[in-house]
Formats: sequence, C-alpha cells, structure tokens
Amino acid sequence: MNQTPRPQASASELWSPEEFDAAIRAVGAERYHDKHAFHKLLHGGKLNKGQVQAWALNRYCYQEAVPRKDASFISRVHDRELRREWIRRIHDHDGFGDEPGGIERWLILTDGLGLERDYVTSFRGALPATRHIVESYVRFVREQPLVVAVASSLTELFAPSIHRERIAGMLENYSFIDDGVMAYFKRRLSQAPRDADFALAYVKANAKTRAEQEACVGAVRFKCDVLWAQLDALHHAYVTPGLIPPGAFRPEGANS
Ligand SMILES: O=C(O)c1cc(C(=O)O)c2c(n1)C(=O)C(=O)c1cc(C(=O)O)[nH]c1-2
Repeated sequence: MNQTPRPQASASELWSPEEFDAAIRAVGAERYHDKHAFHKLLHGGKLNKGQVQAWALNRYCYQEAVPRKDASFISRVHDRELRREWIRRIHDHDGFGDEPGGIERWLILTDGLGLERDYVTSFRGALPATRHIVESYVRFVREQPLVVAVASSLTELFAPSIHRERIAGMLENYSFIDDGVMAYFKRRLSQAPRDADFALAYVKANAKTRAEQEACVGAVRFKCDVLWAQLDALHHAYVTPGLIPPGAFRPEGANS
C-alpha cells in the first residue's frame, strides 16, 4: 500500500485552539496534585487529626498568597476590562461587603480543626518549604508576560474534581470534619470553573505565537510543580520519614 506520510507539524507552527487546549490539559492529566500520595491519604481518611491540621495550616499560606499574586497581576494590566474581571478573584478570597470571602472560610476550616487563628495567620508553624514555594508563585505572576501569568492559573481547570473528591472523602472519613468546615470547597465549585473558563479563553486569544503557546503550557507545568512540591514537603515532614523542621507545627503526640 502506498501511504503518504503525514507532514510533521513544524515545531514553530501555531497550535490550533484544540491542540493548544489539549497540550494544557495533558499537563494536568500527567502531574496535577490529585495524583499525589498525600492527597490520596487525605481524601481516603488515612491521616490522623494532627496531619490534617498540618495540611490546613500550610495550605493557609497558599490561600493567603493567591490574592496577593492577583493584586500584583492587576497592577501590570492596562486593559480596564481585564482588571474588572480579575478583581473579582481578589474579592472571592478577601471578601467584599457582607461576603466574608475564601480566606475567612479557610479560617473556619482551621478553627474547626482546633487551631488558633493567631497561630495560623502568623505563619509561625508553616514549613519553610511552603513559604518559599508559595512565594515563587507570586513572583512568577509578577515577572512573566501577562498571558503566561494568566496561564499559570489554569490548574483551576482541574480543581473542581479534586474539590468534589475532597468534600465527599473528608466528610465520610473524619469525625472532626463537618459540612460547615467544608464550605470553602463548596464555594470553589462554582468560582473555579468561571475563573478557569475566562483564563482559558484569554490565553487562547492572546498567545499569538507557538513560543507564547509553549510558554503558557510551561506555566501550567510550573504551577503543577508549585502544588506538588507543597505536598512533598507535607509528606516528608508529617508522614514519612516524618522529619518536622525546627519551629514548624508539631501535632500533639508527635515525637520530638
Ligand atoms: O484545592 C485545590 O486543589 C486547589 C487548587 C488550585 C489550583 O489548581 O491552583 C486552587 C485552589 N484549590 C483554590 O482553592 C484557589 O482558590 C485557587 C486559586 C488559584 C489560582 O491559581 O489563582 N488556584 C487555586
């Protein structure tokens, strides 16, 4: 049979919107943090209360950094429409008027786990790695081209399924978790898709060369690393080998 080989897509050719979309989603399929051993333990009810406290306390650092990275993004945007859209993300986290916002909902979760608010918000118990990792995200968004900075938020395309899994798994498996403390994730089920849809449409419209498209895919990979590395640090400190750095949160009963 005489088969004519398909011409290879050139490495410099612009991806179609479908190819670009697929390249972004392939990163999540390969390395989003739903695949991390720590999340499997968390959602499967395999952690003790101290380990769940350590997760919530460290994850607070991420929650606190997200509106700061959004503020630093907005400060670089000259397009008023884009600023109007993006500022909603800050309101979602910090609250607006009577709406208390996501950070407050996160603190309801840490309250429910028996952690003192002052301790959580002081970052005193956070792992050194957590602080450095979350700041690398703020810096990335401050320094990269706008379209690449927007692309780094696209891990949110993959978040709703992990949030659904977390709500069901944690409610079912932990006596110290109830509906009220899972409010944070319930709210994100509607917020994350809205944000991700906007960001995806934005990068498709504004990544105008193959190099820009690849930089956007690289941003999703970078962000997956930000999420993954936070869980590596938690696993190392609180699961195995269980090496808690000096000064970091020590669950009651943890070996000194
Ligand atoms: O629990 C999760 O797995 C998860 C993941 C992500 C993400 O993929 O970045 C975010 C969130 N949650 C989240 O709650 C959130 O507010 C959020 C904002 C952003 C962002 O990059 O702007 N990601 C995420």
